[in-house]
Amino acid sequence: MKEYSELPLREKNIVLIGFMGVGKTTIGQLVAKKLYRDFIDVDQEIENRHHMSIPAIFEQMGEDYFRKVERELIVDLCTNKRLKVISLGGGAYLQEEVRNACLSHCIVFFLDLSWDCWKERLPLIVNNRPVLKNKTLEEIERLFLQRREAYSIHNSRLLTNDLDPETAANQIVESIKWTWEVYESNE
Ligand SMILES: Nc1ncnc2c1ncn2[C@@H]1O[C@H](COP(=O)(O)OP(=O)(O)O)[C@@H](O)[C@H]1O
Ligand SMILES: O=C(O)C1=C[C@@H](OP(=O)(O)O)[C@@H](O)[C@H](O)C1
Ligand SMILES: [Mg+2]
Repeated sequence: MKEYSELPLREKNIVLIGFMGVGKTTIGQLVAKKLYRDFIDVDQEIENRHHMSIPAIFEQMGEDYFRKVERELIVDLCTNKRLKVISLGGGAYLQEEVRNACLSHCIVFFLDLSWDCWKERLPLIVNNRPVLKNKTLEEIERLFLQRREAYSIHNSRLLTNDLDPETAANQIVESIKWTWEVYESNE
């Protein structure tokens, strides 16, 4: 059987990474629609399987449990699925096993946003992101900057400051189609 790591570029899953609230879920869904692909949001998948919300899983089962489930699900999706658009949760990519699986089998797209733009999003997400609970703005900024280091290992990046979700998704699709053409024009 053909190994998925040998998949043609056009068949590889597209994985969106980036900090909480940058728009991975919203934009991933649009990218999938535009490319006629299935969309998988890892957090939504975990919620569906547990019949529980992410905050409830954190509260009742603990973050370590969540990270294990998240890691196993992503490694499975990256290794055994193709032609999907997959949005990760913001903390998933900090796990080395997750990074390796994504980078070996998929096209990894980093959704970037400046801290100043991100701050405006905080009220929209603060109530259902347990990692942000009880943190000061300074602590969140430190986390935002720390995590950029992990996200810096990617195949492609889009700075989404001032881009609405539709425009951001169009730019991602354009960039991916361009990559397909350039790198696989002889296939
Ligand atoms: N490009 C964008 N411009 C403005 N608001 C956005 C954009 N992308 C997402 N949002 C909003 O930000 C919030 C977080 O988006 P979400 O897709 O859940 O991010 P993530 O999955 O990265 O945590 C939502 O309320 C969403 O409507
Ligand atoms: O960054 C994180 O540690 C988390 C991000 C969330 O996903 P989004 O990035 O989609 O908000 C979700 O997985 C969970 O609340 C933990
Ligand atoms: Mg999300």
